[in-house]
Amino acid sequence: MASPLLFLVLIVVAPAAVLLLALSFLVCPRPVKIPVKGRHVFITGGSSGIGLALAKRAAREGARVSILARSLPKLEDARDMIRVTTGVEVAIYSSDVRDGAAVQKAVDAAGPIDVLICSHGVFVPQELETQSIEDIKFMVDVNLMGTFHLIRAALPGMKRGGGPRSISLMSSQAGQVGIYGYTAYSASKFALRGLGEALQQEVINDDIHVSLIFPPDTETPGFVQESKIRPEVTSKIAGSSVGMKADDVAERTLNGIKSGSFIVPCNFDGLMLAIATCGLSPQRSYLMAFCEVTCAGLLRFVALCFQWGWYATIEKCSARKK
Ligand SMILES: NC(=O)C1=CN([C@@H]2O[C@H](COP(=O)(O)OP(=O)(O)OC[C@H]3O[C@@H](n4cnc5c(N)ncnc54)[C@H](OP(=O)(O)O)[C@@H]3O)[C@@H](O)[C@H]2O)C=CC1
Ligand SMILES: CCCCCCCCCCCCCCCC(=O)[C@@H](N)CO
Repeated sequence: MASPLLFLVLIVVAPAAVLLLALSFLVCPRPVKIPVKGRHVFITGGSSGIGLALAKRAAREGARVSILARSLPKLEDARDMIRVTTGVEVAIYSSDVRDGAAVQKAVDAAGPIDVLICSHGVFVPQELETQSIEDIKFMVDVNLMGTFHLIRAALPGMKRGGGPRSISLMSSQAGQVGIYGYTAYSASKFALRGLGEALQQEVINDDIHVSLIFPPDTETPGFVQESKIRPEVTSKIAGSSVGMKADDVAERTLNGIKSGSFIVPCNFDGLMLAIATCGLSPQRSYLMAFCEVTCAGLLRFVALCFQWGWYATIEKCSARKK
């Protein structure tokens, strides 16, 4: 009779090995390393929160850093802080991403970009029924249209560049799962997923690599403001994922960009969420592809457990309001 070990090898190890081998050929686009040192990193939203943490980290790693945002005083403060903490002089560009012409002017002035990080963003959490159409348009115009303006302005120069380049879009875990109070915000962040998947197919032959970053609640000035107005249900559901510091998100973001990852989760909850929502996004890592293939079913069960808890919370909070 075959020994139990042999039986185990036959039904578990062998199929796993065959799957891993197949995936090492299947994953595409192929793995890539994107250097940051000595290259031009252009970060929108670089005067605050995650964008500022990214600018500091990229400066420390020897990149030439440009940061774009609306408020010039905040940009100047950010430049001074980066100079003091890293000794690096970053370039600042005051522009509203909703203004395509102004964005084009800033990008032309900054010169060709090797790593574009779209970290600008606004978030006004509120139930759709009571939210003004102006606030809805505000989030879509800044988070989505602003990103289109940046990519269109940067792409021609990036295509003329040398070596692997990156376009990174700061999404959110609310861009992987719709959350109560985030109808417009989630819509604007889900849209970045479709933009990124389509764009990656259009620019892969130019050695340009797209990354989507999915942070949880992150301690930033924007989050402090948001927390004052966020519905209780939104905070409870968002609290399902462990919050992070901006610098830790920046570290995961930069590591994800340098490894050319298309989906960049920032914490363990985000890793589970990324596998549960991987859909038809590109996967360059055959180990991650192995996890996606083998854990999809289990993580769908985990996701349903989260959903069960969230709807129980929604019911409890609405009962309390009555
Ligand atoms: N904080 C969090 O919990 C999370 C944040 N994110 C995402 O991370 C990104 C950064 O968020 P966070 O650091 O918290 O935000 P902050 O509010 O701290 O910073 C936002 C940055 O974007 C800039 N910005 C805002 N609107 C515009 C605009 N119209 N044109 C140009 N720049 C603009 C701001 O500068 P200025 O106002 O001067 O223009 C600022 O530099 C956003 O995309 C957000 O959706 C994702 C998940 C979690
Ligand atoms: C297999 C399933 C696992 C699921 C675990 C993770 C659950 C995620 C909950 C959603 C978190 C939403 C954070 C929004 C952060 C943000 O963008 C705002 N602070 C605005 O900036």
